[in-house]
Amino acid sequence: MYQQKDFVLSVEGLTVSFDGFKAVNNVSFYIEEQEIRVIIGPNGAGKTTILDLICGKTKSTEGSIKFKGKELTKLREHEIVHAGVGRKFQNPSIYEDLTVFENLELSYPKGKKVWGALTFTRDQAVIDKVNEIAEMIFLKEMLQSKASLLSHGQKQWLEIGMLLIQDPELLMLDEPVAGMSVSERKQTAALLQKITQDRSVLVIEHDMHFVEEIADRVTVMHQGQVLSEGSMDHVQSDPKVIEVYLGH
Ligand SMILES: Nc1ncnc2c1ncn2[C@@H]1O[C@H](COP(=O)(O)OP(=O)(O)OP(=O)(O)O)[C@@H](O)[C@H]1O
Repeated sequence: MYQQKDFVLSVEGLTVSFDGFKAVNNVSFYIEEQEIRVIIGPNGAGKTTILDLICGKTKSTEGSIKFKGKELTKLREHEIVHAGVGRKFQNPSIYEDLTVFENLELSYPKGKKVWGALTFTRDQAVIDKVNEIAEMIFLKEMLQSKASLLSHGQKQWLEIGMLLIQDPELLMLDEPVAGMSVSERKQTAALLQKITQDRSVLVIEHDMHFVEEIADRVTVMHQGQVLSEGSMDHVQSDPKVIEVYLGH
């Protein structure tokens, strides 16, 4: 049986109604440490709404979202970020006129800065962290370049880096490889494998090759509900999933 303490995220009976329409309807799923979970499903299945509910952008009608045992449904967005949940939206929200270094530096968590006589130590800690993250997101050589000069894929990585520098334990990404080249997709898969060495990732994705490459487990949504869940092989051979994807 599932034991709550084993899970980074436990979503149970989650429901949200918009004027009586249940966009998410009694959804439960559980994410483990170091897991890459991918949510797939047709348009309008409720995938984005689930991420909105977890990050507090949308308030649930019913159900529970526990992150490391802490109930999130009553918290505000910034409190959820502070608890350790980072979310990347589809469109990058980087500062185009600033350099890669400055974008990462700006995202360094303010609460962790040490003021006063320790300014030098603080600055060095920030610089070290920015370098470490830049290396991870393949932008070490671009640190002094304006973000506007980056490719679409590099901008996506920079935004992932801006989340990573805040050290979230759960990172949520909405279609991270949309618009990326084949080689950028490969690098993104490697990046996700690397970052889940000490955190969990929840991804919404339509690109099935990418899903196959990265997913530990897949949750298939349909009309606000979980249709199927398990390994990619399991859900791909599930007759319910085949029916929904291949039509009638
Ligand atoms: N704030 C809202 N008010 C009313 N309806 C909403 C709201 N947010 C989402 N919906 C509806 O809920 C349903 C689920 O939307 P959602 O964006 O979660 O689907 P999705 O699976 O992410 O789809 P896509 O793959 O197209 O992004 C849709 O019918 C959408 O119109």
